[in-house]
Amino acid sequence: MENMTPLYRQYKSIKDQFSDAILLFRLGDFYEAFEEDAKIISQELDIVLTSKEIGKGRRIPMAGVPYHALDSYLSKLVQKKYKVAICEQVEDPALAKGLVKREVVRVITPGTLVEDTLLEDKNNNFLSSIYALNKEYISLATIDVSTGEFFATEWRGKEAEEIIYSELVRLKPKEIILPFSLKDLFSELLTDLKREVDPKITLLDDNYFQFSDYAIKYSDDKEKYPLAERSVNGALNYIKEVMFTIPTHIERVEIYQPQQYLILDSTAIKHLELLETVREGQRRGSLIWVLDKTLTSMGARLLKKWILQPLLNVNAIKKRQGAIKEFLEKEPWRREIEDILKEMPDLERINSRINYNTATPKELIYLRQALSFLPLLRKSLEKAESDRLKELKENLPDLEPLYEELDRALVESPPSHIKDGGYIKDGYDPNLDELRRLLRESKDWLINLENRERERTGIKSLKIGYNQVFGYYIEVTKANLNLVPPDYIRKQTLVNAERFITPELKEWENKILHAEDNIKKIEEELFQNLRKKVIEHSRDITTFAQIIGEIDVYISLAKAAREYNYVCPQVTNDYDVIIREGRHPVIERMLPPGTFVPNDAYLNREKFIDLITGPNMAGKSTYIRQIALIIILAQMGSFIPAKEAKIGVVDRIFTRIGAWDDISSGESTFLVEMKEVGNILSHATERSLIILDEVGRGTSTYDGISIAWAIVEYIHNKIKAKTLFATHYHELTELEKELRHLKNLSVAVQEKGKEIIFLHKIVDKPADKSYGIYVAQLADLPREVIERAEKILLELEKGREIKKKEVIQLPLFSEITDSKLEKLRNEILSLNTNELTPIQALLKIHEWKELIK
Ligand SMILES: Nc1ncnc2c1ncn2[C@@H]1O[C@H](COP(=O)(O)OP(=O)(O)OP(=O)(O)O)[C@@H](O)[C@H]1O
Repeated sequence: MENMTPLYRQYKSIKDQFSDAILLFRLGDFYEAFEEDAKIISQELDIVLTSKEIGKGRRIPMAGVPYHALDSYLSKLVQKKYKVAICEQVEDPALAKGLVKREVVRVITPGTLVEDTLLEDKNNNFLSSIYALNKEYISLATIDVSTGEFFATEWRGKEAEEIIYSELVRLKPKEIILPFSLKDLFSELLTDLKREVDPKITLLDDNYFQFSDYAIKYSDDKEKYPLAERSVNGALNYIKEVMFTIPTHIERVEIYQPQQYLILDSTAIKHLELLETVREGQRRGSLIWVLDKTLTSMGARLLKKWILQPLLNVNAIKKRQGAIKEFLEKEPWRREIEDILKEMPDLERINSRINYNTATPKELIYLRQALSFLPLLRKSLEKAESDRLKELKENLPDLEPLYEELDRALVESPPSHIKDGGYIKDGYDPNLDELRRLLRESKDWLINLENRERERTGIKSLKIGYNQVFGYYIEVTKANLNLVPPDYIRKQTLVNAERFITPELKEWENKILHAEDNIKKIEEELFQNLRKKVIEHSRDITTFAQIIGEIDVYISLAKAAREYNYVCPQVTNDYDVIIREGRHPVIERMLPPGTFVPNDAYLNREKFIDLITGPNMAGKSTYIRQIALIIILAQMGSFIPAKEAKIGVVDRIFTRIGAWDDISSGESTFLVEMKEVGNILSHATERSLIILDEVGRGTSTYDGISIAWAIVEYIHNKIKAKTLFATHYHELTELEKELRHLKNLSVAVQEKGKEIIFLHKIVDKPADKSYGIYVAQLADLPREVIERAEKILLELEKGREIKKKEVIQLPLFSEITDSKLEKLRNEILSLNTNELTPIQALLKIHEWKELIK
């Protein structure tokens, strides 16, 4: 080390403290990375790798980015989940003696962003913290540092892992922290999360989770949630470590229970395409794409939250409906409020930056602008009649004094940087006014002084000048020296003249020379004072932002309801779901207006399983998804695409959609399918909704049919959840004869010679055949292939008649003689079916299948 340059030694000592991060080291106009870091950023950011001499001819790899472009490079690194430490020069290089002092001022990780340029407007940027005692007692705390939202939950019981997993899929955190010690326990969960959510996973020492000295308020008695507190501590300690402080607006954590909400399992969020399409991952084509007419970022984020957390409480749902209804009916009033919303900046994030002290004067101006609309909003909301809107009006905080302060203090259009000054209004601070006046008037004052002194002394050639050595002076030519008054102090003698100063001139000079510096200093001080005042109102600003967000969502849903002709459903605590002329909210928007065919749905205790058969492309999937989406909409409090509906709230929605193969996971389709079904069967309750689309497709036909059969039977006899089952297996329509709570539905088609027309109408009878080959024809397969397929089908159908019977009469083995099969029979007879779980049974069937092959 001794042979190395001082700069390298400085770098090394800092890098040692941040060894797990990429260190970007400020060197003049660049942020440089060295050694391994340099190789990484050169590769990831596609920038040149050079080298730097560090003493005795030794060179190390170096790569750097210009300081003004830092943000765009940072955003790439963060997207690639790197942790980046920013090391700044913390003293003015011009004033530094020797090496400029450098310090890491901020560590950036994907889950702790507050930088405007690195955040997405419409999405939260969550950091989640997991803690657990074992797989059946787990807690989760989640925070968005950029908005201050902070909430935590803990779960005890067999399904803890599944619940926490669903929560994480819903929240999509950018980063997850957990103790090292839990890495193995949750290895499967983490692998699944990587596939579904792909967050940065940060493992931390157990200590992080034990204790935090940061005083945070809990929305509930924290003693009741000892584990949630651990997760909260972990999040706080981690934030403190990377941000070097905990922004003051993080002051409260909301304890919640996932069972307060309709739980959407992770596959449901994906397969119902609530936020993005499955195939392209695009927003267009998703439920949120249809619903989102929000005007503010707060509204956009809240809408997303509501979609993923529909309610269970009928009264709360009705309150939301009331607000939407009011905006729907009172259009001019709605527009009046929309005009206010349009002016709203991202208050939550501005608030967070002010608290974290990265706000610029511009952001205070935005805040002032937002606050300026508060009285107008209050006044508008006086007209509110619905309970929730009236409540919101009552909750509007009193921020007028803060607005007045900001208004008195800040100019209309300030510079973007604090250092530039010029953002505090004249008249706000007497000292600042005085300095500015001095500066403005300095010229006049000098000319004035010159004239005054000429008159007083009678020296016509007297002039005022300036030099570096003694500043301002009065110059008098030799010829006039006899007229110099006694209060002049001689400073310098020249060939033809002498230079003087006066106390008055010096006093003025003192003021003027430092005026500019002082102006900046005072402005900065005033800015910090304003910041403190804003921080005192942090909580109120958050409340204001939340109210804006909520109103925005009501208006958005009201506009959607108007534009798409939605109705207000009757939401109840009953079991039944009755939908008349329901439509799929997304597909109907993709089709030409008026072409979507509406369908009814009736699910009640008498008939709670619908088995839907019908040709490909007929609309089976559309139908079953539309029911799930309508229920989600209804429980969000939204209006729904139907003529009328009565929705008994459901506690969870499960989906198993067979058509999507999960190749990326490395697991076989069949295994994934069975795992998902296993999950459904063990967690669904009577109040759940189960959507099964093409279950059993991942294996051979007979396995598939048997498995589907067994699943339906189990739901029918044990779970009794409302279930929609779409399938190609016509054999399953036989189930109706044996299961009294199941009814057969199909999608009507009309045959016209060789052509068939899809009517998209759901009818109360099983489908009589599959039209797969017709669809192949639609898809323009060569004529020859189609004709050949038709022949094969005929052959197969002859044989199928027999096999179909075999499937239905399950005792396959009445005439068994084979010894292997004999063994099988004995095994079956000795099985205790009362103790078997459905999945064990399925796996057994699979095993037997292998055996008799
Ligand atoms: N009710 C409807 N009204 C109008 N068009 C519809 C309706 N339902 C479905 N469609 C149209 O039919 C297409 C196919 O629907 P869907 O995917 O639901 O069929 P499916 O029976 O599930 O087919 P597969 O078995 O091949 O998955 C949809 O993309 C849509 O364009």
